[in-house]
Amino acid sequence: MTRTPSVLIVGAGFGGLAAALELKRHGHHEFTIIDKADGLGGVWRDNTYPGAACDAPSDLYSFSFEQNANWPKRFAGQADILAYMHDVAERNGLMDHIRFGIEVASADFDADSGVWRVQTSTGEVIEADVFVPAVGQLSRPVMPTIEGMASFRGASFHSAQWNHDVDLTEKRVAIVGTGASAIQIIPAIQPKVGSLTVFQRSAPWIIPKFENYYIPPKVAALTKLPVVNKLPGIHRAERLGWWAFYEFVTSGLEGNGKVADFLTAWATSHRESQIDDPELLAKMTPDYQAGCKRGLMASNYYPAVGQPNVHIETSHIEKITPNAVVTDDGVSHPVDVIVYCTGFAATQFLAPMNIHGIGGKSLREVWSDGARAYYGLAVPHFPNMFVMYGPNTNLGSGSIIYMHEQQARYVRQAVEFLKRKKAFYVAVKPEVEQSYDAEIQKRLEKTVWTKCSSWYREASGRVVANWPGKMSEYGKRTNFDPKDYDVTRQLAVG
Ligand SMILES: Cc1cc2nc3c(=O)[nH]c(=O)nc-3n(C[C@H](O)[C@H](O)[C@H](O)COP(=O)(O)OP(=O)(O)OC[C@H]3O[C@@H](n4cnc5c(N)ncnc54)[C@H](O)[C@@H]3O)c2cc1C
Repeated sequence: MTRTPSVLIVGAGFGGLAAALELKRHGHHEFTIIDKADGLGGVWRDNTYPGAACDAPSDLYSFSFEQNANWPKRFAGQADILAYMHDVAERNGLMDHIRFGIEVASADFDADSGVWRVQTSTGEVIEADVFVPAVGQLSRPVMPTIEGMASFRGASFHSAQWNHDVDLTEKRVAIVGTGASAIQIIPAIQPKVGSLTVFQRSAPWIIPKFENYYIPPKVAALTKLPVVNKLPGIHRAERLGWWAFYEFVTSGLEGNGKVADFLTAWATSHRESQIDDPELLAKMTPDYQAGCKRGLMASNYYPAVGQPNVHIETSHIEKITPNAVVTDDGVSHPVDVIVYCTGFAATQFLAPMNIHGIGGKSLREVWSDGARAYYGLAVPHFPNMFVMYGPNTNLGSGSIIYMHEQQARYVRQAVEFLKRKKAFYVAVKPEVEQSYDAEIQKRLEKTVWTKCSSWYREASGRVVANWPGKMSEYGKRTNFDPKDYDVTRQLAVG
């Protein structure tokens, strides 16, 4: 008897595609991807706001085995990344495996039959041996709770749900928040809007974005020649260069004082070189340690906020009226449109899905003090469940696609183990997960991320989003080892 485990992947973003590609490329075809949306792409399908682009250079922010010689920009925009994802999925025969418009409501492990039973929004029950939630850390937009929000008569929307029917030409626009999305939106819309009032709670740390000028112009011109651009070595070399850059930056976030000082000085000189007005400079100066919230990259943000039609408002928002945002200094700011750049429910991980493991154990209860998993992938008592981009696998600096690829390899190794050993299921040993978690939490305490509040942390202070080391360390360590698992070869019933 052979057992060919079936795999159900939830989510058709980069994570779900990474898992599917890894299985397919190694000859495993028994998998299905489902996504609640009507197309693939995940965050790159949803975030269509003006200026949406990657912060990681595209040669690094792409699959290592699917290098793209035709990125039109060093840091590709949303549409080009989405087109790349479609192209990779189509060329690798993934489209036949994907079902769209189906949302997973719950998943229950049945130890008697050794399968996951997944209940969908359409009332269907899908059974699979291996359950791979790949729902991302940033797929659930969060709106703030502000008095009077519902009374606003103009258009208002979240940055990840951009309303393209609203023409911003000459409008008075409010931007709430100054995180990663806001600093891309502001330079993109500033030239066309009438006025832009940016409500800032804390100023971000920003280093320059090397869009085009980090290599000498002659070399840059050379790399634009189609014949050179298509040489795989060019992209591998660029990928390697950026890789080294991000590993260097990470050592600053991990606690290397010299690197941290360098990054702080770099961001400070970038800010000071781009802002002349001392009042604006004071507003744009962060009041927390660099890197403890997500560090940003932009060369066009400070020039945009220095334009006469932009006002940075640092008083807190008190309420919203039918036609204005009112701050706690009593000033009413009349606006026509409000864009909420207020981020995502990052720390909630697999919510709102209800997931139950052996004996009906609820994942929500297991994670009530904060999500945790062995290498972000495996949770004791939840057999054959492997989470893509799970707890503590985000990066302060680097490419998440690299992390996806390591996780995908782990999933494939687990599937191959089940097949080879004719086993029904594997569950990570509680003591293995506990000692892993103790190790990473101890290391996380020494990092910059514990120095302020951010979406990397639970209300309790626990850092749940980020991996405490470099990408390379995660890559080396993340391999499926049967010794870490309790293996069930025989079912109790049948
Ligand atoms: C604007 C923006 C810019 C970013 N820039 C960078 C960057 O520069 N560098 C970087 O490394 N990372 C960046 N990220 C992080 C990004 O989240 C990851 O890089 C990566 O794209 C995540 O892919 P994913 O597949 O894990 O998750 P997602 O892309 O979030 O995909 C999850 C998918 O799961 C589906 N889904 C969710 N719940 C369910 C359900 N219950 N049932 C069915 N389907 C479901 C969703 O519809 C979605 O398609 C950015 C994120 C955003 C939002």
